[in-house]
Amino acid sequence: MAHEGPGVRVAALIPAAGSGTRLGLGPKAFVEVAGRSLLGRSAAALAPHVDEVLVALPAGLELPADVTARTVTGGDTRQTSVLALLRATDAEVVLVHDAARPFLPGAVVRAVIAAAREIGAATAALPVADTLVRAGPGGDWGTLTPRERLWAVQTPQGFRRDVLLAAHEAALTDGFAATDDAGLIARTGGAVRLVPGDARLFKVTTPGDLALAQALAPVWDAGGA
Ligand SMILES: Nc1ccn([C@@H]2O[C@H](COP(=O)(O)OP(=O)(O)OP(=O)(O)O)[C@@H](O)[C@H]2O)c(=O)n1
Ligand SMILES: C[C@](O)(CO)[C@H](O)COP(=O)(O)O
Repeated sequence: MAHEGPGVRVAALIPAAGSGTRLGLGPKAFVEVAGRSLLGRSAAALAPHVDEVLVALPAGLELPADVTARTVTGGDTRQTSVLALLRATDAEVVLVHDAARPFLPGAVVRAVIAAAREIGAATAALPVADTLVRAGPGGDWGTLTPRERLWAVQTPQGFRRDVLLAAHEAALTDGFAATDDAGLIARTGGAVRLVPGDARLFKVTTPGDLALAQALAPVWDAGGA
């Protein structure tokens, strides 16, 4: 059963306040791939599907020239940046998407919004395809981990805003830190729908990821990816 009617307002919330330590090129959302910032690419992919776009920026920085959005100042962690974004909108449904995932297919956005409207919380994710092992204390092969039913979580993640805000405020009260927003919902016992994501939705985290993004961008921009 749908929670919301057809006229529900949807906001895209983009945490873009990270420092990009692992990439090493300064604030990562501003890094350009084939002439467009990572943030610009993410915002442009979301904008056609939502009523407004909000971006959390590092303190003292303004939006890159290729982005139009309302802004808030982010926090010291992704979690506090998302909380600042949540407090800045009254949309009924929110889509949280990393600025650092620039190749976002419209079909994934639509599927996450539909699932969030249906059950209140959803995330893009991909079934794990590699063999998984937990390293031993010395860093060598430790324990084989069955990959059956294991998914790698991506963004966008979609939520009823009231549900996600309550989960964030409970986490703040408890001093609980999660690496994503769906994890905060699961912590409170809420259901989260796994929506098939996309291999092209990888997060630009390391220099190797940036090289992949630079290779993919011309094909993506030409509509051929
Ligand atoms: N204090 C923070 C930290 C992260 N993010 C955002 O959360 C997303 C995912 O974070 P990540 O890829 O880890 O980015 P960084 O924190 O910038 O990277 P690093 O950990 O290498 O410094 C990014 O869009 C990033 O800008 C944020 O808004 N506020
Ligand atoms: C939200 C996320 O992208 C889902 O995979 C991920 O948890 C972010 O992790 P990071 O260490 O903040 O990049």
